[in-house]
Amino acid sequence: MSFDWEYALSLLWYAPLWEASLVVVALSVLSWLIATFLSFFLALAKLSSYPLLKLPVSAYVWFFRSLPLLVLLIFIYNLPQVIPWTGNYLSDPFTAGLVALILSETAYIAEIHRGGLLSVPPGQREAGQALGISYFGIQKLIVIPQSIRIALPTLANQFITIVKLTSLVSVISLAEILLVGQRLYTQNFKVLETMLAVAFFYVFIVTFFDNLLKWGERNLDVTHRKSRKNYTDKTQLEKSVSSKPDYQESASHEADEGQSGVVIEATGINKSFSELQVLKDVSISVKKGEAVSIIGPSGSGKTTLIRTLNGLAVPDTGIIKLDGENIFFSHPDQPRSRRLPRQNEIKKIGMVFQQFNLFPHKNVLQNITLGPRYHRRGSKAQLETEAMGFLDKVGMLEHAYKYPHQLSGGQQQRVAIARALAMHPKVMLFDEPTSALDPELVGEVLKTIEVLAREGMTLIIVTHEMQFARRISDKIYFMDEGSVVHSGSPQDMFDNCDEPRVRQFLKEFNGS
Ligand SMILES: Nc1ncnc2c1ncn2[C@@H]1O[C@H](COP(=O)(O)OP(=O)(O)OP(=O)(O)O)[C@@H](O)[C@H]1O
Repeated sequence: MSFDWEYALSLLWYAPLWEASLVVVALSVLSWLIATFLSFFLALAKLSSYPLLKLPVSAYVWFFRSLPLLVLLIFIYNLPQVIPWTGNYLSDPFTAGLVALILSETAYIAEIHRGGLLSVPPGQREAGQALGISYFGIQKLIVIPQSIRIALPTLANQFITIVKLTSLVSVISLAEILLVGQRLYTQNFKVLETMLAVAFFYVFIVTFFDNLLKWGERNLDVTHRKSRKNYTDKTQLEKSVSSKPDYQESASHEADEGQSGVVIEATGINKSFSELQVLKDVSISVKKGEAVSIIGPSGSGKTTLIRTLNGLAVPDTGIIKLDGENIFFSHPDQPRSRRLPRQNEIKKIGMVFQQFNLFPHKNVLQNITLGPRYHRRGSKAQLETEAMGFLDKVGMLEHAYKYPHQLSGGQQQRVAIARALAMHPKVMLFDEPTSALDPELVGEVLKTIEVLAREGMTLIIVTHEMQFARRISDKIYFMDEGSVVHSGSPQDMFDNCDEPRVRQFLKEFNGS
């Protein structure tokens, strides 16, 4: 018996096979989209620290990944035998197939999402928190777009797996490609010719969607993206800056700082990581317009201290006040007294991180407007114009439409400063803002901070740049082993302090 090419080719125009292809596409696309959406919640729950969320989801993923799809399909299709009302839906093979595929694929794709979510650096979430964005806002605006980009190649692969899995739905009599083929060869016995045509339809569908998903992947990859607007003409850009923004607007409008003009104050802060006590009864206080530096040896608790001020690290005990109002308190003798800073309070405290933590999937302008837009501080156009003003201020106006990967470290840090300023904070926290920079880039960032200090912005800076601290600070705190060992004016710290640990530190610093 010879191979009947003519018959095989004629099947490429056979209408029932094209109709069955549409069924396969609809079933695959719907189950992939719905499972991709639902599995995000499962992945988030699985990463949660709450056992009530984590355990049921882990059990779901374990169960449905263990169950063969064929068994699940037959089970779902026959469910109306024991739960009659489900017959309204599940007696339709398409719906039964869709439900089975969604149940099974949600379990698989949840694990893909979990991998994607874990790949987003923690600094991204912290940058969102520092902008006063809620947990769900951070997921939606910052984490999920990045994790989708990371997970997309694996998600695309899973889509192709689903296309092929739909052939199993023939077992419950859905007229998909394989079943149409089977019906044909049981009549004419031309098994190989029919299967060749069946294979063609699957390969055609997979190839089409594979290319579509690759195109989507390329589009989501900002490293392949050019700046949307490529302004090279500085005057054109300057036109988009209406007026210099007043980044201290909120601070200057409020006369409700503590009686002594103190903007932020931390008292009796204690913090331990497991057995290690990192902060020991630390107190600091910063007045409006002051620039305060925190210096000290590595590991002395400087970073942990400023992270407690905006809630990125939660103290075990202590009180933190912003404008005289408690934003955090936890009394050692009253275990139930704890109150954590709220988003409304956190957004009044700007933060610049050592690693910049710009959002890589947003361009410079979008990085700056993300916080203000989330908090609905104005229309998109207003906020963009204002953002241009901040970019002008930090000397980054020409880079407004670039993505973070297109900038040097120093430029990224200046954008991070503009992003914090755009929230009109009452105080700006800088966590070693130049430590991650190449030496030749340190100067441009220090200069930007110095300008802010001169203009009267209230600043707290953790730094290892001693000359800089001396030049710009109104007050310097020296920390060692979790305690503030000495505080005073720069002259007091650098020239007059007798505290042996300070002297030793400065001596080592000058010697290095
Ligand atoms: N999340 C954490 N879990 C456990 N230990 C931590 C954590 N964060 C900080 N530590 C520890 O707390 C101590 C103080 O760290 P911190 O980063 O506050 O010091 P630092 O003075 O800022 O140091 P450096 O100047 O090197 O940045 C260190 O011993 C550090 O290992």
